[in-house]
Amino acid sequence: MKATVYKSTGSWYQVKTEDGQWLQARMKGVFKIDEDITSTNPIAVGDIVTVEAEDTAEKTVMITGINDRRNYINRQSPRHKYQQHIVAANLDQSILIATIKEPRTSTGFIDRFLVACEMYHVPAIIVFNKKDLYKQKELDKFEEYKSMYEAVGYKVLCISVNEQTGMEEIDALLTNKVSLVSGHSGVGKSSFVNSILPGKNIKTQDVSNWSGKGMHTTTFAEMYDLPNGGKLIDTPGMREFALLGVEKDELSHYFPEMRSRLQDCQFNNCQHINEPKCAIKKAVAAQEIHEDRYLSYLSIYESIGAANY
Ligand SMILES: Nc1nc2c(ncn2[C@@H]2O[C@H](COP(=O)(O)OP(=O)(O)OP(=O)(O)O)[C@@H](O)[C@H]2O)c(=O)[nH]1
Ligand SMILES: [Zn+2]
Repeated sequence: MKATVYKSTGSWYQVKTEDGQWLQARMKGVFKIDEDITSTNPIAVGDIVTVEAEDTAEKTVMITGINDRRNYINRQSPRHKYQQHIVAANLDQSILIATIKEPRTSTGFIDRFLVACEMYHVPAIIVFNKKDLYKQKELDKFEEYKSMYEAVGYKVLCISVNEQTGMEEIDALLTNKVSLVSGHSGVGKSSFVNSILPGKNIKTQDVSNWSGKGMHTTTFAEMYDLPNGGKLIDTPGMREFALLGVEKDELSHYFPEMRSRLQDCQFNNCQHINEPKCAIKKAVAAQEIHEDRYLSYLSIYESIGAANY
């Protein structure tokens, strides 16, 4: 029987079968999901698994297999520096909640998020919240960000969770899609998720008893069914995606506006920093590539391989 993982506490999984049954699942043995990564969690929210009945009265099942993932998002394990933690799998899109005021999200933060989405092959949407606080200056800033990111190919929206403006467009975007929501502290991510899932009532089971002693369930991502047929994955405590494994010389591939120009650089191993006849630097000078995006490129480039990376 196939089932989708809605919640993982590390030892127990909440799954929903194809015919709509909620079950508690355990894992049998150890799966090796990917040869090239060490993962703290072999199964993540969004995974499609095969389950076999274990205890019918208790509605518990064993996970005996896992489908190949379309994509997945990682973060560095909070406990082990060199291990990764799969946050969620099989996503249609990833939504970043950002703000221009109280607090202001830096373009550096947004660009790191976008690079991660490119790496993971997940389409990205940037949603600026707290529109009710924006005066002309902030509205102008929003327009500037919107044109900068739309030119690169990302969707950009402006909403106010407090005043419920712009929410119809969000609803339309979420319909029949699996969407991951993230954002740094204070942007209103919890308010956003709660407004879409009032009281999170849609969740059908309380799994707080399942978790092992001392396990903080709130650090695990959780998926919710939306009334419109979509699924929302909330990522409590996750601020930033890991850019694990990215090499300096491949970074420009994760900036779409650079990717499309790479073949025009004189050197095919051009890093777009000091090299002569660099198509990227030329495009920045001609304002065809936004300078902020190039500065983010340089900043991420520098951070790769650095001690605190
Ligand atoms: N003015 C205004 N304030 C908002 C809006 N949405 C959320 N806030 C406020 O912003 C603050 C942070 O909201 P949260 O939903 O807790 O933000 P969060 O991103 O989940 O933050 P953490 O819980 O720290 O991760 C709260 O005081 C909210 O009331 C909005 O649309 N407009
Ligand atoms: Zn170049």
